[in-house]
Amino acid sequence: MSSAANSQGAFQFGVAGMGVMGASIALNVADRGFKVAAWDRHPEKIDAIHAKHGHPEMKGTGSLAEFVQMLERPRRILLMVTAGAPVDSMMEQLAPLLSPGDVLIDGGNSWFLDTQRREKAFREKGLHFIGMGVSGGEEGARHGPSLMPGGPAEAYALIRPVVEAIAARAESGLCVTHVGPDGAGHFVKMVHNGIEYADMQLLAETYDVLRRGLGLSADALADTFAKWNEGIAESFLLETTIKVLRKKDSETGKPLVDLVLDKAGQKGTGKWTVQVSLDLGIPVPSIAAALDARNLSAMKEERVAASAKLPAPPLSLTDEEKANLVSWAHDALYAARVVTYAQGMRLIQAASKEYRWNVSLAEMARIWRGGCIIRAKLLSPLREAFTQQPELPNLVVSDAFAPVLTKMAPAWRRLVGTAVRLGIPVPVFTSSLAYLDSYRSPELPQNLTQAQRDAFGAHTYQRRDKPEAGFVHSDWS
Ligand SMILES: NC(=O)C1=CN([C@@H]2O[C@H](COP(=O)(O)OP(=O)(O)OC[C@H]3O[C@@H](n4cnc5c(N)ncnc54)[C@H](OP(=O)(O)O)[C@@H]3O)[C@@H](O)[C@H]2O)C=CC1
Ligand SMILES: O=C(CO)[C@H](O)[C@H](O)COP(=O)(O)O
Repeated sequence: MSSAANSQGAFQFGVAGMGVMGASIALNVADRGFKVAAWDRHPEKIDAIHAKHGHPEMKGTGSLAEFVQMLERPRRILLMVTAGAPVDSMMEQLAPLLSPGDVLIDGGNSWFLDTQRREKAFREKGLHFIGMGVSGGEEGARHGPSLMPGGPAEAYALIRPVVEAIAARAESGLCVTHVGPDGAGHFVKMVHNGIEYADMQLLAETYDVLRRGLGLSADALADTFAKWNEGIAESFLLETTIKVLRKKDSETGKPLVDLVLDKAGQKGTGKWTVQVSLDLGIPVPSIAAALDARNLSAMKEERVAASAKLPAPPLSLTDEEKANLVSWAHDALYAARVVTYAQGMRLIQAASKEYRWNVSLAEMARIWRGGCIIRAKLLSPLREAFTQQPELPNLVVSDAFAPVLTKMAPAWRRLVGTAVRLGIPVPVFTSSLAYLDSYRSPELPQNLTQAQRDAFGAHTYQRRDKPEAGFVHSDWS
């Protein structure tokens, strides 16, 4: 390890935790000319980073006390450790070593209520705490992530030169902004990941319908998606899908994707998004369906057993379907993606009101335009929509998207209809369409729901013809 001796107070930024993300961000900060102190509980990891990258602006130590002493004051430390108990443990160890006014940033995918609690605890000690969402994976962290910091404005001012230096640069500007106080940054990052789940599942469903329905190979699908990626559907996740579909297994020469077991993992941010949506009463059915799709995929053995008892319908397409399925899938993917982003933005809007964060949705769209996993062309009109109407109740009714959704809905319905007829599951296409249909329906059948509730449990209901009567009860016998 490079020696940290005689370097007291000489380092401008500290990174604690040299895992995938911590090491990449530390190198990114050092690339920008900041002197970086690195810490890890296994200091040999810092040696390995030095052996591979040998960055002159970065030095490391396995001693937390030495790490803190290496930093200039007020200290700026990024914690990049596993979310949950490790963050609390690190805070407990660091707090006695820090001085008033120092800033600790948690860059992991932490639960926003934990961030609120941690920010309060640090504030009471005279220390600053920032919960910062980081997106872009290893590559983004190394060369330009999208950053979503939440915490006290005066603490953000202290870290701003560093985060602005390392963030991605998009046509919309630097992909970082002060999201709001306490847990705002981590909330926004959580919703970002929820949208990520839904968008990934839409791509998986598109792949499945075209693969099973039309029998397209991985290469043919990659070619189709590559054409789409030159138009309005352009996105990082579509680009990643093309890359994945083109990869061949070195042992067998087969498309590697065909050898990957169809059981999806998850680390929890999608689940949190759905849990919070239930608490706030804001529907995010596309994200919930994507989460359930991962959960169902994990039941591999049960699915295999069920397939023997529940045969699928025959895979036969009409000539019209054969001729149009690709273009229906394109429009359905774009339109359903708009609806999933709309749900995520609506959830952020509701939480911002609930917690008084004053989050700018236009700014979130701006900082997601580069660096992050859900960066996509549609974020430009999305940003414009929220710039023109910051209190827009739902993106689907914006001037930018309502006409596009109306134009694309027929193709979307045809894609869903075909998939349903063939027995190919398309849960996010379906639930997103049902969301749109529900949202645009002046009449819903919940008059019956209310009547049922009153009939079996005297839960009362409101009359359309007598709104002034308030809640009433009837004898339904
Ligand atoms: N990977 C990604 O693409 C992204 C990850 N994130 C988030 O960033 C955070 C870090 O992720 P990532 O770098 O991928 O994870 P890694 O598993 O690569 O790194 C986690 C780091 O945390 C350290 N650590 C774990 N427990 C403790 C502890 N109790 N005390 C001290 N150090 C500890 C690990 O040390 P050790 O090796 O010794 O166990 C390791 O250095 C997570 O919250 C993750 O959700 C955010 C955006 C993208
Ligand atoms: O934060 C990220 C991107 O911004 C991670 O890549 C994402 O959390 C992966 O989540 P999961 O493992 O649940 O699919």
